Amino acid sequence: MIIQGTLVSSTGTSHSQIRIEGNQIVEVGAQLGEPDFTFSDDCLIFAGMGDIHIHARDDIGESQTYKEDFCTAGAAALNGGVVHVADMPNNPVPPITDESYHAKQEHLKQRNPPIHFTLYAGIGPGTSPLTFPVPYKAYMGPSVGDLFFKTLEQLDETLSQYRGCNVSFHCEDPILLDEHANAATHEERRPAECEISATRFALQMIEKYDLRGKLCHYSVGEGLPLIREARSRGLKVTCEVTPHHLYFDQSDLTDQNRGKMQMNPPLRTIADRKAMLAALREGTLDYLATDHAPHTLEENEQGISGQPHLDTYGAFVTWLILDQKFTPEQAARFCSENPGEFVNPYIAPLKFGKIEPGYTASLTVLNLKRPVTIQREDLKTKCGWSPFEGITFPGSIEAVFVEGQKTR
Ligand SMILES: O=C1C[C@@H](C(=O)O)NC(=O)N1
Repeated sequence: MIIQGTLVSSTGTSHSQIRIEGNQIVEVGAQLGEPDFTFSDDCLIFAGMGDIHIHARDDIGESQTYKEDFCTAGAAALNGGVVHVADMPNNPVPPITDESYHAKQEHLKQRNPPIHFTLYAGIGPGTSPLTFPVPYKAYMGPSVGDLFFKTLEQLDETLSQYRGCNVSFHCEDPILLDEHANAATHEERRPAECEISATRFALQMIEKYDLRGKLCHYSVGEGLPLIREARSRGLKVTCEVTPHHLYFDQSDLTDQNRGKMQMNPPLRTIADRKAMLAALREGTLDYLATDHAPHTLEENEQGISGQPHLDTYGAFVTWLILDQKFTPEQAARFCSENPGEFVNPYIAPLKFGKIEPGYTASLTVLNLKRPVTIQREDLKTKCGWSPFEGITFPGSIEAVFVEGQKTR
């Protein structure tokens, strides 16, 4: 199969052709032959985009599959132009041992979703590493689910087992969260200082135990200098940012939308939101990762935290490019290349992130001239709603190729 159009990588854009054999890219060049698919100049072809922070709500207990499951999350991902995802471990039956991880993996295989899922293993009080390489997730304080630490000392003790591992951190300090527990609003109960304090601690842990660290859903401007400073000292630390922390802030909150707009960490100030956009542009933030966290609307109204975002991933990227003036090359870095680099050590023979020979033939094609208004009936997530309903993004998904097959 030969595909022709404007190819985007983090280093540049070129009008070229891609030759695909089976599920692999075998050649990229100016004139390889008669194309099977040609995309117009309105379109940009990216290596398949990856969302490395999602909650598919599926485990062997199946007690939360009324919200989502591996297949509906996979369908929502494809709808949003996402060709691979990494699923978080805060399930009712959390994957924290070889046995429970294998059980979740087997359950995933039975479901057979339309795209590749990488599974995180959870770190909880007293757990120890699995006997095979996986990415890990540590919830520093309570969020959604039971997988969290009551004190940071307890986390330190547990992490001493995980020397050299790949650990992602949910940065909210449990003691400070406790101190604010009686404040009036969700944002005041989980203020910026919780995230900043937790960032300091996570960076200490990354240094102390030589971790490959990742800070999840980063949301506070004041924490960014800490991350830059740690990197300048050679610490291995990368950072995610969500669509909601880039698009919404506390000025968007009303009495009517508080349920839909509740997540952990919460929406921050306008200044924080602008700092996140700037940091994503200059590269302190490494991944656009949605924290796709489906709950029913009723559950959100009752005070549970999380927003669904997979269906709207690609359309949101066109907002970054066209309205926020990100370059397509920057988008290739944080939507395709860095997410690919994060999962590639765990998913051989698949290899995501670049349009180069030897990589998996998954592609996300965005149309920058065809706007889309987000409507409930177009969503594939089982929870059935989006915080972007009614919002028009300036571009949309033109096509998605998954492992050598055109899927839409
Ligand atoms: O950390 C998290 C977890 C997530 C969920 O619903 O699982 N929802 C959130 O808002 N933040």
